[in-house]
Amino acid sequence: MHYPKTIRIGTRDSRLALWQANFVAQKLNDAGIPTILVPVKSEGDQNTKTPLYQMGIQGIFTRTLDEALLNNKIDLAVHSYKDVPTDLPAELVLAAIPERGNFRDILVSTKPIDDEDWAAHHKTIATGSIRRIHQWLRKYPHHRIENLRGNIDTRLQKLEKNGYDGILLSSIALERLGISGYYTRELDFLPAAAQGALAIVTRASDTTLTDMIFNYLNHKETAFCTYLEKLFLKKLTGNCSLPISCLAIKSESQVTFKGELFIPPDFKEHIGFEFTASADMDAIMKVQQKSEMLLNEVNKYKTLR
Ligand SMILES: NCc1[nH]cc(CCC(=O)O)c1CC(=O)O
Repeated sequence: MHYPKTIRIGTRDSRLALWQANFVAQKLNDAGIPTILVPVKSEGDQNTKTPLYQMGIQGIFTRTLDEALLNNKIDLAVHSYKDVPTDLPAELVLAAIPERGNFRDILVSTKPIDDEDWAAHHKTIATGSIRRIHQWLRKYPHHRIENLRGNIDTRLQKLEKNGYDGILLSSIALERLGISGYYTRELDFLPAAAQGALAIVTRASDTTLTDMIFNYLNHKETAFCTYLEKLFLKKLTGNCSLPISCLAIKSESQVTFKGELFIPPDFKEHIGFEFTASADMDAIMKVQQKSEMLLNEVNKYKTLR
């Protein structure tokens, strides 16, 4: 396949976003396709105080890049798939979902982590994610949670400066940035939909590029698993202001799916489901049916209170 010009890759300007954009650029360059990076600032990078789940708008990290695509300033955008809203503008498409990396959450501390100490004593943990807050409090109800925003480097600086006992991050972010020198513990939390995966967005009209990106970068299993996860999220409101977690894993013969949410308004109780399916279509139908049942359950709770 041939594309007539150098591909302009749009990215946010955080170190993690640049790593991800460079990863995609490298794959294309290796295939003999020339690229240039175009970094932009997103709204999500400009307001770094308000907890994300209170900002109330979707696509805070992706909208500036959507506009750059629509205005023909860039040819493709590289995002953390987790940050991409379940519905894209009609003129844009998900061209490829590359192979997923580590999807786990991780506890990061400046001090050695002693499980017994953490279980028995008061600790202060910082995170900006409502999903991580409630999963953490389920495990450690006596801990105190502080709000944490900013890119990964900023968050690590705040860990040291504010003297938190720990902060909660995405494992893959530390891995990609090669950050070491902290005490860490990988958590068995159910992750956010599409955590650890990238999404490459192009203009739907740019069919040559869209096909080329799909051929070079799409990973079939990741694309399917994250499709199920985003479908689950969409069925349950489609936004990240609720503590919703899920994970799909595909082997040669089957898909397993786990989904869960904490029930508003106090998020003390949680409900969810888990299933295994041997056919893709079956897995899609099960996510649809079971999410609808879950939504009915949540609404019952609402009317009881
Ligand atoms: N919401 C911020 C965000 N979006 C994507 C990542 C990291 C990459 C990923 O989890 O896929 C992060 C940081 C974090 O969750 O700590």
